[in-house]
Amino acid sequence: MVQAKGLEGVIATTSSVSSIIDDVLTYRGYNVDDLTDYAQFEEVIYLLWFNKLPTSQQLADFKSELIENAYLPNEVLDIIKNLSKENAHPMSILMNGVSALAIYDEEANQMTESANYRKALRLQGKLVSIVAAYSRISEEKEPLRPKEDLSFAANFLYMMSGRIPDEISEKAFNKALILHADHELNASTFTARVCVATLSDMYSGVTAALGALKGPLHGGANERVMKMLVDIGDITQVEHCLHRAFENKEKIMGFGHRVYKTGDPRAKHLREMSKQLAKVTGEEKWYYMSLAIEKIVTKEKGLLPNVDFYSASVYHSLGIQPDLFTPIFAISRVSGWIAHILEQYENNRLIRPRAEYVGLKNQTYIPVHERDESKDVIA
Ligand SMILES: CC(=O)SCCNC(=O)CCNC(=O)[C@H](O)C(C)(C)COP(=O)(O)OP(=O)(O)OC[C@H]1O[C@@H](n2cnc3c(N)ncnc32)[C@H](O)[C@@H]1OP(=O)(O)O
Ligand SMILES: O=C([O-])CC(=O)C(=O)O
Repeated sequence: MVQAKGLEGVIATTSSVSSIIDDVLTYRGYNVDDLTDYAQFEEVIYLLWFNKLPTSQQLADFKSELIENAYLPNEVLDIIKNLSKENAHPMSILMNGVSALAIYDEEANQMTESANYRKALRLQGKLVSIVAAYSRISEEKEPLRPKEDLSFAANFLYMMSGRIPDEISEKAFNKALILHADHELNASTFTARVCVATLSDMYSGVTAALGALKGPLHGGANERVMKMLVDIGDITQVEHCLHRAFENKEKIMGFGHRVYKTGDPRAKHLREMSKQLAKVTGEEKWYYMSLAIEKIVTKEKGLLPNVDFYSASVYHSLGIQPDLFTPIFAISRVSGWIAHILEQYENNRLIRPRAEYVGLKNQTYIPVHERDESKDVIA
């Protein structure tokens, strides 16, 4: 049996959703650099789900469908309100919210192509409403409904803050959403595929994926990058704090990647956005601290920033609180999870690898009343 720790280098499936070849990321064959520079996030969702870019009419219809599907059942809003009082992390609230959505969806367990498409729209529309509702409730404000004339990016910023965003913020957030939409067989996408390969439903696949995304080695890193910046506090402290972290063999959040060897192509877009937004807000400290951190970590550890590193200062400049950084990753990545879930259903086989057993062998069972408590029976 071949064993690869962390499944490094293992090809677990074929896929035509996205690719990373020679450190170039494409969605359905389109370079992510072009999509980021020119597309709207809604076009990218459409591309991921239908394997083609929409016409103007298809895009207009698709945008309307997403907004129509964004409302939350009152029961789910009540769950968000109650859990917010418990000081739960918003990723946990999002997981609860998505599981609850399944309970109030009559089609949750229907597996036809048309039912799956309707569920895809509901999930894409409602995840954003759950995250925005949490944000409002945590500030003791009423949740807001999306506006029909706003883009997906503008609607989230509006539903969070109650203000229609300016053009620069909307554009930056749109780019961030595109950059996070899909990424081949990353841990959360693989989790979604493993889940639905049992022929479980789309809500279960997305809930499972959210659990994987939450971890700090994956999507949870962006929140920790902001914590690191705040803990360091000032550019004069960067060198000292990093050397202390290196000595303690701590991982520097937002650096390193399993697949990219010459750097994550998404990081340059986020670095540039971080710079531009810092100029607009006048709060340039986090951008310059991030640059200083990148310089030292790259020079001394040979590690390059990944998508999570500059997302932190970008989201901060957009007025987003740090505990929402990973949920925001999810409102974009759900588009990729859905594309992969649909692809898995199309050509399904149960995903069930093997483990190489390294535990004890030939143990003799001793009935509980005969075990001597003074002996270490676990050995
Ligand atoms: C959207 C995303 O999921 S992007 C990734 C987000 N996660 C992070 O930013 C967390 C920090 N980064 C990491 O933990 C890793 O680089 C990962 C999880 C992204 C990739 O992990 P792997 O491919 O398994 O690499 P692994 O963790 O084995 O690291 C290899 C070596 O580089 C070191 N290394 C890797 N990343 C870092 C880091 N960020 N800081 C310090 N050292 C690091 C490891 O300590 C290890 O060193 P060793 O061989 O001396 O033990
Ligand atoms: O691909 C990975 O391992 C992690 C990543 O960058 C992502 O999910 O965007």
